[in-house]
Amino acid sequence: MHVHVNAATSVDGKLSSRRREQVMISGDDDFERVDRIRAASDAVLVGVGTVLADDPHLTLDAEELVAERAENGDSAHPARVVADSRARTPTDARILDDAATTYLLISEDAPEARRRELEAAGATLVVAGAERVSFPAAFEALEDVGVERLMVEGGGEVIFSLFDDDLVDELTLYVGSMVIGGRDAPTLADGDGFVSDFPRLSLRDVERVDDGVLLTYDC
Ligand SMILES: NC(=O)c1ccc[n+]([C@@H]2O[C@H](COP(=O)([O-])OP(=O)(O)OC[C@H]3O[C@@H](n4cnc5c(N)ncnc54)[C@H](O)[C@@H]3O)[C@@H](O)[C@H]2O)c1
Ligand SMILES: Nc1nc(=O)c(N)c(NC[C@H](O)[C@H](O)[C@H](O)COP(=O)(O)O)[nH]1
Repeated sequence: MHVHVNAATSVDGKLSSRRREQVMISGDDDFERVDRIRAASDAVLVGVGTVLADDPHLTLDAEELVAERAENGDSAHPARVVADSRARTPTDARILDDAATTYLLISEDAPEARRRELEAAGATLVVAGAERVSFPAAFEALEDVGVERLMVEGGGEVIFSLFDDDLVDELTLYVGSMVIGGRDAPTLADGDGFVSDFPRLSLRDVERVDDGVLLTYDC
């Protein structure tokens, strides 16, 4: 499986503010670029922290991209995937509407009642990991249902875990020309952080987009 992480940060590396509310870092051109990566993916993954903070829809905005997928025999939108160890996704979350298939990656510890509620709300559950979602196991299960190109849109906890598990193939990072600040604001890679064996990336491309910079890395 090819795993492509895409995110937008401020110049000081923050994904959003200390309030953890969505901050528009990208401009129109960058959001169009994000839409094109989604269109070229079989599935788009976020963590439940992002679902709770942003309530994203994770579908395609541009009708021509939907039409292109149809021409290729693909579903209108990529599948949506949420890493949600304890099945905390709200049943009225936008990712649970019927615009696309939605997989919830949960752990063995996820409460039975929540599992039933989320299945009734339309989610397909994938159990991987004892207390926390195991990405290596979950990604094998996703491959079994045909996910070969996975886009990851955050947030910082999930992105750190994926680097920690050595599962990231490609990173596109839009750095918007703004400062967010705050020691408690989420960054590109949170989690416990590395103290040695830091993942080293290979810079493939640098491009000016909107009023910021797009960095592309092979990982
Ligand atoms: N600027 C951007 O590109 C961008 C993108 C996405 C999110 N955000 C922002 O990031 C914040 C949310 O990020 P976050 O880091 O709080 O949450 P997150 O989206 O990374 O979700 C973290 C949660 O995922 C679950 N999870 C399950 N298995 C896991 C595993 N193996 N490793 C890590 N987490 C696992 C856990 O419940 C954990 O709390 C919000 O403020 C949102 O606005 C910004
Ligand atoms: N590329 C990018 N630039 C940003 O400035 C920003 N705030 C996000 N944030 C990612 C997060 O997951 C958003 O919630 C979804 O990008 C919204 O997705 P929808 O439009 O609801 O499909 N992503």
